[in-house]
Amino acid sequence: MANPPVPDIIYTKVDEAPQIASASLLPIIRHFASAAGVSVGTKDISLAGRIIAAFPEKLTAAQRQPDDLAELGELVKTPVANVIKLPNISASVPQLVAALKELQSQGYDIPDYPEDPQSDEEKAIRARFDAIKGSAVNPVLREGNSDRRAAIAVKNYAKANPHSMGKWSPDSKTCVTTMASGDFRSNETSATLTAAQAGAARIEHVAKDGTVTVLKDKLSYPAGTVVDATFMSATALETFLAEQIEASKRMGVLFSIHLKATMMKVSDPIIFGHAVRQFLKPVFDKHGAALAAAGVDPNSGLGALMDRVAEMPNGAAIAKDIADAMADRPPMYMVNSDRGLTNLHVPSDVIIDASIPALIRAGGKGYGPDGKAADTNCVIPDSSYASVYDEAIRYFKATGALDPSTAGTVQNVGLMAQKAEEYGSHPTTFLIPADGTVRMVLANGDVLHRHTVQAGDIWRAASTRQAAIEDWVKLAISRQKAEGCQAVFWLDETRAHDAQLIAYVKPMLAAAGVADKFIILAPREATRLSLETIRRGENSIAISGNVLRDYLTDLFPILELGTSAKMLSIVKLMNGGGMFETGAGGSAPKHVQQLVEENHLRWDSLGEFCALGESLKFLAEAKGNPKARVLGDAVDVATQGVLDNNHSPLPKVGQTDNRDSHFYFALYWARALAAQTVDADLAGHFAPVAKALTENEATILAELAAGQGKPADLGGYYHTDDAKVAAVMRPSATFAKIIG
Ligand SMILES: NC(=O)C1=CN([C@@H]2O[C@H](COP(=O)(O)OP(=O)(O)OC[C@H]3O[C@@H](n4cnc5c(N)ncnc54)[C@H](OP(=O)(O)O)[C@@H]3O)[C@@H](O)[C@H]2O)C=CC1
Ligand SMILES: O=C(O)CCC(=O)C(=O)O
Ligand SMILES: [Mg+2]
Repeated sequence: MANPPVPDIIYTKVDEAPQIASASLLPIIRHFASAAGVSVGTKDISLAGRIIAAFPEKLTAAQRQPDDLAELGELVKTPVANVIKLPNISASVPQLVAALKELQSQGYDIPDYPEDPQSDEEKAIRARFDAIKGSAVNPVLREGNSDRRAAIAVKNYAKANPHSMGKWSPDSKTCVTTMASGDFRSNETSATLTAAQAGAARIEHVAKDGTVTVLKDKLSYPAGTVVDATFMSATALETFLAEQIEASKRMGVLFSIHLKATMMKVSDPIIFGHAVRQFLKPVFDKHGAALAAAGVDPNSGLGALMDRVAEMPNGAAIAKDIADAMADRPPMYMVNSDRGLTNLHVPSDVIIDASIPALIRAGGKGYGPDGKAADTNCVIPDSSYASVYDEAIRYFKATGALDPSTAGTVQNVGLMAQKAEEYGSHPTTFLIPADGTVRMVLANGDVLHRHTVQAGDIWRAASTRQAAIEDWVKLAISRQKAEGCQAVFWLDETRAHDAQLIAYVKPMLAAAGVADKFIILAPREATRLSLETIRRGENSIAISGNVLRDYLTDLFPILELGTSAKMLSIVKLMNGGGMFETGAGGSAPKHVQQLVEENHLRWDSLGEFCALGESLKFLAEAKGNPKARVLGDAVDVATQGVLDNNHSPLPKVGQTDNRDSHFYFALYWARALAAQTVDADLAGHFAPVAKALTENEATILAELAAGQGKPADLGGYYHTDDAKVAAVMRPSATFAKIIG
């Protein structure tokens, strides 16, 4: 049987707030798109969906699901790809286990997560779960480099309606602390593979007695790939963390640690576990063996630890020792002080790209256990990128907060294609089992990298392909040409990896005759220059690697626009397709909590609106469908209408919420289509829709508001009940009738 045709646009099914918002928005999109003959399909890349797809054996036929992520991973390598990608959960172990338990409670016969796999069968199950863990979706789909910026309408709106910014005081004690040695930055080595070195590679551990263990075989790198290797010394990390816990107490500031335990799914949970152990050192010194025997894994956080302790026979005594140890430590930066959730409870609750910008927006304040804002020591163990936040904090302390009503903008061109750099490194990251050396050996016998390591160190290799680098430089050249503004490569010539990239960048810029249009600066200097530039109301393009792409596309939008939800995020796929990410933020777990408690969804779909407009215009070009362009242009008018008329969601129950904003989006979209003169058919089709929506505005808003203030039942958290979610998100019969 022939494969069914690929829908014109694929809209992803995800998790948490964006997925709940889709229950309201997607029917609107489908209704409008169908008038232009545009089909919109979905692919399920949610955490629950991925778990179901990975364990079909004992499921009923009705429960089984195909592996949509794998299909989508193939599609993005083809020119027909046109994907609207919403943010999905990159699961930490506690999230993965919670999603699994929910599925089991719904009657899905899926095995438990083996925390400490022993038998071959358990190891095989664990391997399947490990593939679902962490950032398992984005690296698969991102077959192109990243262009993230604020649309002009969005930036102008933010200037006219500046969000509130916390005040900075010159004597703020808030600071960034990072390791001076022994970290990934300090130990990095990097090389670009010659033709003779291309091909297979393997990573080996050589123990002190000469025993060789292959850590990873069958790697394969084409010529021109930049391959890095480095390690984090466990001893240096422990010493550093112990010092910072003491220093925070001495300085009278909150202790906080900022990692990316989701995307750096092998290294960062281990670093997080070290922080848990150091913070509770007296407890681990006294009860370490008992805790280990009870299956406590500090990498899963204090929350999971406390749950285990509660089940232990001497749990009460250990819990008291934990409370005593905490009382003797500096106060901790809290995720939720009302619920007693600390920075160390769950590894995925504090994610550096979102956490530090929010703290900077607040004038350098975090929330302490007493629920009060306080100065904070922001501990970022690896020093590769800590200088960006350190410089930003120093700059704001000296000069005061940024004024969003006059600030310019920093756009980003990010190198991320083909699992570029650290964010593609999890299959080649290892917790070192014993003292010795780790080496990367190439097919021609060359030892490309070699490090002397100790048991407990975290060793990793990352690679960046020539085709991805060249595509990124070309994207930077075309974006600079389009904007005509300052453009800075955030590369540090003294860092091993960056030096290899600079060797690509400089000749390409020279060959294109545009070397004078670009500056190359190390992250600290680039941060300072970019902040000074936007303070003057001017613009800059940050051309960065993958990690800084992630960090900067939250940092600058959060300062300039108040949120990264409103970003335009385009991934021009290297084989000709398009992927349009919705905003630069995540899935906002606390928004779901609020919806469940009081039926108010504060999720802002502006990122979805922006992505939809781009996707339709891309479709018009790719498939020669002029109606899709009319639809896409009208999306831009509608998005502007939602902004200009202040119909974006607000935080409190009773205020405008996500559903209301979708109504106005549909209203303005229909009006723009009815008013345009390019396509008479579409104008004729949407004139009655616009009229009906206009006439029924008051009725629809009343129907949307009817259930607010009361709890909402979604039938699950990770695996919700579609009918229940639809009932919550589409409560207006009048609206539903008009848009079909
Ligand atoms: N592209 C992707 O797939 C991404 C996925 N993630 C995943 O998202 C989850 C949460 O990550 P986290 O680091 O907490 O970051 P989030 O961006 O989800 O949340 C941080 C805060 O940003 C604000 N926010 C983000 N998006 C929106 C939006 N559309 N509308 C309104 N407010 C928004 C909310 O703040 P407030 O309401 O207080 O203003 C929210 O509490 C994790 O599972 C992570 O793995 C994270 C980043 C990207
Ligand atoms: O894939 C992830 O875990 C998060 C991605 C992210 O934060 C980003 O791309 O901005
Ligand atoms: Mg991010």
